Amino acid sequence: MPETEKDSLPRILIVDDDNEIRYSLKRVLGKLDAELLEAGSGEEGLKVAEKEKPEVILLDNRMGGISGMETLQNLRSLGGGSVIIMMTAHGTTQTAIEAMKYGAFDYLMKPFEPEKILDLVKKGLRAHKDRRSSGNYESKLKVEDYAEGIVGSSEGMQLVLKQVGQVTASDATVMITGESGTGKELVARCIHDHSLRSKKTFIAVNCAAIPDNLIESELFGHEKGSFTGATSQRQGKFELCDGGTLFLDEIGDMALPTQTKILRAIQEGEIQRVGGTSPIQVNVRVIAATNRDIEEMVKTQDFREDLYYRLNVFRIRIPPLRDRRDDIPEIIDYHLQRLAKQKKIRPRSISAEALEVMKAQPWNGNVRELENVVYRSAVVAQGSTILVADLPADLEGREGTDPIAAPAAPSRVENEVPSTGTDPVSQDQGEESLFDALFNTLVTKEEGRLLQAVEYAMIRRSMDHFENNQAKAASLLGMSKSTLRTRLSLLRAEESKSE
Ligand SMILES: Nc1ncnc2c1ncn2[C@@H]1O[C@H](COP(=O)(O)OP(=O)(O)OP(=O)(O)O)[C@@H](O)[C@H]1O
Repeated sequence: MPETEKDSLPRILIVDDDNEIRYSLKRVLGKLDAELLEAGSGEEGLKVAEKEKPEVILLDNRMGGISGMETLQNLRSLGGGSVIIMMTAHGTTQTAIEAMKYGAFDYLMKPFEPEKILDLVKKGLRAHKDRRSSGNYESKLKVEDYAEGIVGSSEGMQLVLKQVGQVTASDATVMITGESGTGKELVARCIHDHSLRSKKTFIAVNCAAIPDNLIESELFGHEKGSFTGATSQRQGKFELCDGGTLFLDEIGDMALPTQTKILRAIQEGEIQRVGGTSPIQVNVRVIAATNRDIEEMVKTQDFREDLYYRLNVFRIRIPPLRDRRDDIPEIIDYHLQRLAKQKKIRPRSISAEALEVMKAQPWNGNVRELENVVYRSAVVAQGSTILVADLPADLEGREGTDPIAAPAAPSRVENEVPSTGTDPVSQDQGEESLFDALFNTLVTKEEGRLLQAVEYAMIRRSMDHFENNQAKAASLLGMSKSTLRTRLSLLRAEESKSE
């Protein structure tokens, strides 16, 4: 290619320590009219970027030497204006938020789909052009630590996390919408924790939980004697939150006169206590949330249009859990680890069958409901794994899916949750079909240890059934107490190995 033609082509730099990935990315990107550069480490990537000033950089997150995230920060401080696309093996909350917060343009999860890479790189090239013509190279960002808590690799949740990363750098008002229990408050806290206000207060107010006649005093405070019961002067949440972030949950439930005052507080940075005469200056970032159709409320004039526009500067829509079922295993795992760490429960995993039942639920109460079911099941479970029999009996499709867990489970499950009476053992189910089902379930899963798996399950259930009375359990199982004790210690050793 002649030198001048080469010079006019946009440059794309691929930074990855895996030769094969660089090779396949080059093949995909070869379709573009661009010069392809490569680097096998973060250090080398920085040198090439400084010298060549590529328009777009594809940057792997996990590399030997300096990590992708460190490279990203260093690239930003070089200030070359390259559009950076991070590549990650696993999409975690941290990577998503960090990448966007440190100014990545976007990020891709492996394994890559060629079409997606091409699309994104084309978008990146266009964005670079736009940035250059507007002179808008983003400012450098500061390194901070990260709070965890939001789990989800689904596309929907990753978009939410990217938006969190984008909005943390600014002080803009944010509106979060989503059904109840989808994690609106969690997202609001996360924005606060990553923002410049993180050292100041975060206050959450559930507007729906406060009666109309008290909401104004709650938010703006009151002067002594301003109404019956106002026996002393009191600061409201806006004042208490000065310098910080105020999360107004269920904003759609707020009466119109209060909406007017909220608008003034956001617009003018000014509030007035109930019964007060002089305005008080406040500097508060408002994040609002609602599970109602706020646009419809604006149309029906139940929500002030001007306040809507003021709040809706940046919109984050959290999808319901049923639309991101891929997140369910991760969320269960996250909450199990969290509860185990707090020593509240023992199980650290969930069986494949129980997970299938969980994944199939409608989850109308979203993550809150899922978290609750995980907790209830974990409390009931005896071993290190949650089985179908440990799930609340009212879950759809719970009955009959885990024959190994079913026979001795009812007593325990019934103690914990109201039984629907649909346990396999209480149904008119012949012995043959029960054992057939058991065999069919285990034939592929327990290859080489089928008898042991059945024995261990029966021992667990018998111990549970007799509330750990070894004599009674041994008698039912038809073994001596000392054999039972030996088996129990083997079983426990195996359980703790799998933890
Ligand atoms: N992505 C997630 N990963 C892990 N836990 C989550 C996630 N989303 C929500 N949760 C958990 O679910 C529960 C409900 O979350 P949160 O209170 O933020 O929901 P919400 O949308 O604000 O609910 P509401 O509309 O009823 O106020 C919390 O305990 C939270 O920790």
